[in-house]
Amino acid sequence: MPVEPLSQQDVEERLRELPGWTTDGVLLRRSYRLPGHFPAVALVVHIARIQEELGHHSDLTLGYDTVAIAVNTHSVGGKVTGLDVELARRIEAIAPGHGAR
Ligand SMILES: C[C@H](O)[C@H](O)[C@H]1CNC2=NC(N)=NC(=O)C2=N1
Repeated sequence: MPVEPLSQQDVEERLRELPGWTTDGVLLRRSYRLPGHFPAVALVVHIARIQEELGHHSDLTLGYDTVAIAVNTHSVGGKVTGLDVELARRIEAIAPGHGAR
C-alpha cells in the first residue's frame, strides 16, 4: 500500500491517543526523561531495534537522562504519515518499561 502524507487534522486526531507527542506539521516529536544515563541509552537501543524491524527511522537525540525523538517520512518529502504514527505507538508501548516519563 502506498504511503501518503496525513493532513494536519488527521495527525492531531491520531495524536489524541499518544499523549506527549506533538507535531508542527512537519515532524512528529516526543522527549522522554529517564532515571539516569544508562536507562536513556537502553531506550535508544530498544527504539533502534524497533526501527530496524519497521524499516523506519527517527532522529534520536541522547542526553544525560533524556531521549528526544523526531520523525517524518523521507520518501514522501518529509511529511508525517501513518508510518510515523505507528513508530510512535511502538515507542510508547515500550518506553514506560525503561522508566521513561
Ligand atoms: C529502504 C528503506 O526502507 C527506506 O530508505 C526507509 C528507511 N527508513 C526511513 N525512515 C524514515 N523516517 N523515512 C523513510 O522514508 C525511510 N525510508
